[in-house]
Amino acid sequence: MLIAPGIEACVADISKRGWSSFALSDDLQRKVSTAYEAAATFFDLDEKSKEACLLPYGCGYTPFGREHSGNPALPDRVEIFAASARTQDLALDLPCAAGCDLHERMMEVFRWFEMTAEDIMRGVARMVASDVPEQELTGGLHRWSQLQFNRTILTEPGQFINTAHEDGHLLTFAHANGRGLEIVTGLSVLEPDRTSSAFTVMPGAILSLLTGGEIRPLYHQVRAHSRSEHRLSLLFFADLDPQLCKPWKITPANRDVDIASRILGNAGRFGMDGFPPD
Ligand SMILES: O=C(O)CCC(=O)C(=O)O
Ligand SMILES: [Fe+2]
Repeated sequence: MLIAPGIEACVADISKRGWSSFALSDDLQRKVSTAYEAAATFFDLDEKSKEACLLPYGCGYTPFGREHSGNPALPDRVEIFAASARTQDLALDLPCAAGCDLHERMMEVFRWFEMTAEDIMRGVARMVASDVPEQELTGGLHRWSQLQFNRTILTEPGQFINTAHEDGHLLTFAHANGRGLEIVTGLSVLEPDRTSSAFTVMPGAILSLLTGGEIRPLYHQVRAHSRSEHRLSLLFFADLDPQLCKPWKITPANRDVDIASRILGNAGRFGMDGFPPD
């Protein structure tokens, strides 16, 4: 199986320092910018119009106050709009044109994020074991991944938008229109370089469990930098079909863990609805 340029370096990076970054092609960057414009238009609507754009499985609009990074008393200071393959048709019937348009723009980049995540997943699988049945993984992220815009609720610079957490997924791709994301490793906190043409690649608990703990879940947090301008971020949360979650390498870290049920229960840990089993 051919590996896209950059994937191998990304896998090596994840293995060595725990995270990586990945460049967007010019064409993708244009599509991502269009999705950002659609998101800005949507989030500027009045609350009633936005709340008419709810979709199942935590997709569509989620107002501030629901999602949290671990403590329900400290909700993430964001409002959210999420898109997925499962809600693509349902989104056509959303009662507000800006919501329909936003879901559609997001799905235009979804497939590329999905294929890139699949390539990275295969690369990691190959790194930890020589006998992973890679063909079985093909398409395994499609119905279990989602693309999400977060827009900040304005707050004082330095305040947490998201407190420290790991996402509990297989991989997260994080892109944003401004500073804020911080990686937390041990006692140190660092800001990954941020450009409009690259996103940060962050492994989560599912990748860690599949690799027998060889890859560690990456803790991260987000802090406000402006009290007057909303920060928008675009997150691709990749998960694998629970039926395909057989560990690539068995160690004490995963020997007694039911990985499939972790995937099914993950959204609930953050106060959200997730995808039901197929
Ligand atoms: O906004 C970001 O850059 C990251 C947000 C995040 O960590 C999350 O939604 O899980
Ligand atoms: Fe996160």
